[in-house]
Amino acid sequence: MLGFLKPYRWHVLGALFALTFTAGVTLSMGQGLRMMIDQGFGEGAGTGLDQTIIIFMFMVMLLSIGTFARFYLVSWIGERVSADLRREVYSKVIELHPGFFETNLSGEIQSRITTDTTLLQTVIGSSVSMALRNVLLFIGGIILLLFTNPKLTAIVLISVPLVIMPIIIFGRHVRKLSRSSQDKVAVFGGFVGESLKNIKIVQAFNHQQRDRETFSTQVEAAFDVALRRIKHRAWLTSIVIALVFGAIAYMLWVGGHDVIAGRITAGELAAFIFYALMVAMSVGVISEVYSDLQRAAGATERLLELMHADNLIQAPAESQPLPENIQGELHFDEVSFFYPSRPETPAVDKLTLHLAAGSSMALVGSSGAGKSTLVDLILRFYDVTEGKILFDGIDICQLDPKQLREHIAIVPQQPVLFSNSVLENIRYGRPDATDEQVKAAAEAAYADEFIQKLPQGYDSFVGESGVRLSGGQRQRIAIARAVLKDPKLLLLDEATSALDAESEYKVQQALEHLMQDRTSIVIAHRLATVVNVDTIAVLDHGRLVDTGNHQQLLASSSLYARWASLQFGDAASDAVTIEEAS
Ligand SMILES: Nc1ncnc2c1ncn2[C@@H]1O[C@H](COP(=O)(O)OP(=O)(O)OP(=O)(O)O)[C@@H](O)[C@H]1O
Repeated sequence: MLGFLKPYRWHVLGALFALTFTAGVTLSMGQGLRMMIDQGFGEGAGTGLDQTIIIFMFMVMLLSIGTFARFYLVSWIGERVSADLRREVYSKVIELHPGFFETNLSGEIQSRITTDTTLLQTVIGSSVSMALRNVLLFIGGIILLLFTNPKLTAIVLISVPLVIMPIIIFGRHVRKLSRSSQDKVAVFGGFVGESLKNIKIVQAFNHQQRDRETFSTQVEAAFDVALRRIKHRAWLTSIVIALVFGAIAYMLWVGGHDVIAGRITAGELAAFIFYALMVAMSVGVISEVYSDLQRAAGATERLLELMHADNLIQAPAESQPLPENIQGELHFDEVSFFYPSRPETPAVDKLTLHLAAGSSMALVGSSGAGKSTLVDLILRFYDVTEGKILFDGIDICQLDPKQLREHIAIVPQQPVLFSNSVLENIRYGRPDATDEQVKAAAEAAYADEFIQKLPQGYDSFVGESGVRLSGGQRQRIAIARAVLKDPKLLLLDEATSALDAESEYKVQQALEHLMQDRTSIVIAHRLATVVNVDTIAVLDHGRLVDTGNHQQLLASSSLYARWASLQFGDAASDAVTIEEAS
């Protein structure tokens, strides 16, 4: 984590100075105490006491100023570093290949970014400074003890290793348990996220009780691990306290006899006890903080794991620039693809397809045929296992994915809206677009009319994932977003959910408008689409079975004919009749 402190080296130096300064003042207070007892009380006159109290008050003032600086600087560093860390982890995670999130739950990652960084914040912002301060007090205390009374110091020095040993032994366990406890918290964090996001399904299936039970098991598992950690820590603290105060009692006994025998003054014994207590307390604090530091080490490991996760989709070292004037031609050359979790079955199998610039193609095929996979491959969410996908003649693996995606827009089956206004949701397609451009896009997507009727028009808030809009409205916003992006290549996954006739008509019109003059691939679920595109590609088990237009395929492909009649029912044969008649 030191790398994160580097930019703030002046703050760190300032904090270290304040820390050393306050530790020094605290240590010198023991001498003040000795003066006060031996001179202030010993002489019997008030002047000695007055002077020592004035000096004492001056030291208290220095201590309070130093403490202000120390607390401020150290907390500042803690907050700053955790903010930087959060930013860094998020910006790393958001670039990771989508496959990563199939094995790592998003809720779990969320928890790492929030709870683990908060833990680090408290550790950097207080525990580290407490540890450093107490290490200084410990070392300074021992030195001053030696000065005050070497014989008694021997007792302290013998007890120190006795105290440090359990700290190290228990600390190791605490670290392991802490990591496991944070892991468990992350697991139920992920579960809460998933069930709240899908609250309607949870309630519709009356799943609350079951979810409650699952959640309860996860929470209890986290509690069990936390309990084991607490037990270790409780043992640690009580052993340390017993050892420390045992040693002090022994010292008081030996020192008390020395005072009675007149070998040392009462002030010396008081100063000695003051330092001994300081040493003891510093060991106590270090032992507490040590397990905090161990917990932080666990959190750091988890965060570093995220930061070092391999991004499987990367720009090549020397990515090829796309030409200025992109046409939008797409070619699949013997493409095969296996999902990493299913290495035996190809999701796409030796597929060769060509889409001329500006043409449109519908992908049809039964469920699981590989249509969505093909769309993901074009967007480079996954890299092909074999073969090549060429965009304007360039292998997309040779391109920076950002550059490639700049020319592609996608309208997914379930439109994705973010909790923001309608305006900003459309502007997602091109963040630098003006309000007028956004409105023009909404008009082209036949969305302007309904948006105007919303309570705050374009500024209306759509709710989380757009819950305040209907399915058809969400789709038109997603289309407007793609219109605004004005891509060379359009990827469309038509919605399967039935819209009412009017919405369906409007969405269809918006789509046709959007597809004009650009290369488009549509995962088709509607007859109107397959009839309107230039080519239809029939897929089955990841293979290309046939291509052609609607009538050609009805005649040539039994699979297509069966699929069309299942999908469109009578409408398909009607369409054929209409077209045959014409
Ligand atoms: N992330 C994944 N990991 C492993 N296998 C996957 C993954 N996504 C899809 N598959 C598998 O790949 C095959 C193709 O899936 P794909 O989603 O591309 O089909 P599809 O034609 O789009 O189907 P649908 O019309 O039902 O959406 C299926 O057998 C599916 O189970």
